[in-house]
Amino acid sequence: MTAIQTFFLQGSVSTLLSSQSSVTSCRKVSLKFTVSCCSATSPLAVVNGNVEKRPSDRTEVRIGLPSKGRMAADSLDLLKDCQLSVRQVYPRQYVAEIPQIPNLEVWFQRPKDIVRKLVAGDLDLGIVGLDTVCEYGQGDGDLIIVHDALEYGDCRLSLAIPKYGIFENVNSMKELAEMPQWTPERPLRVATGFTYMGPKFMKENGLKHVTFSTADGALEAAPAMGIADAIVDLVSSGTTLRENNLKEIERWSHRAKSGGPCRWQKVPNAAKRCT
Ligand SMILES: Nc1ncnc2c1ncn2[C@@H]1O[C@H](COP(=O)(O)OP(=O)(O)OP(=O)(O)O)[C@@H](O)[C@H]1O
Ligand SMILES: O=P(O)(O)OC[C@H]1O[C@H](OP(=O)(O)OP(=O)(O)O)[C@H](O)[C@@H]1O
Repeated sequence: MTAIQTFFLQGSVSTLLSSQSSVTSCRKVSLKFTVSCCSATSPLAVVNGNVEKRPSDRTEVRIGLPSKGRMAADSLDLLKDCQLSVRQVYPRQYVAEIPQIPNLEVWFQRPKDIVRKLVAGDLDLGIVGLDTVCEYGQGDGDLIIVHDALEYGDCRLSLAIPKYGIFENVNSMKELAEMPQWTPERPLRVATGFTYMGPKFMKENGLKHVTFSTADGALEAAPAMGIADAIVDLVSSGTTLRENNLKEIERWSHRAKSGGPCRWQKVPNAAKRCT
């Protein structure tokens, strides 16, 4: 039996589920609930950071919801709009149920762990941002986007550089790549939390001499601190870039199709719409 691996996600947002059974309509989302099959692969063994998929005899279907962060409340609201109330006995309890769907377990997890657990087979469905799917799913063919537009959590991934100094007249990735400053001895230094997608995008765009550093947050500080020349990070309103004297020179946004894998593609003319 094919694994279900699904989830909800964002971009303009997220979603899930597959196969048969009852269908509930809400907002613009149609959710199909399946209790008929679950992942053929499962429990997780982590070896040197890699996930090993092993068969499981689990019979319940598990859905992962964000335990905290931007998508947590909206995800619960979405389900509520679909008359699906998540029943959690204690606020810090990580397992819950949706009484209307027997045999479904709700597990609250950090978004990146939802994707890891989908890949490992420890979850069957989930709701996360598309950026999280791409970054932590890393092209895993078993991850299927069931619904790609739940209409919350909208954001894009951007390459940003300082507005000042040697970057003052640089307004595109091409111009950045052509700067004579970057050499094997003095590469372009990019700070990003997207250690999979960041290097992938830079390589795809012909940037040759690049090194990457990472941090858990507040990446927009890196250029002014002298730690990096550029950043690759999520942008929503653009306020954080603006307030840290940075400009977007490249944007990527998701192009997901329900039933397919996640894809990100360049948004043309980013500089014209810079903050
Ligand atoms: N301005 C934004 N910055 C970051 N994420 C955003 C933004 N707007 C929407 N999102 C979406 O919200 C998702 C959840 O982000 P959030 O920072 O709440 O949780 P997280 O992934 O656990 O992050 P962290 O590990 O940094 O705490 C992101 O993956 C992204 O899809
Ligand atoms: O375009 P904006 O609306 O300003 O949003 C973008 C900022 O929001 C996120 O950071 P977050 O608030 O999660 O803080 P962090 O950097 O500490 O993770 C993201 O990493 C950007 O820094």
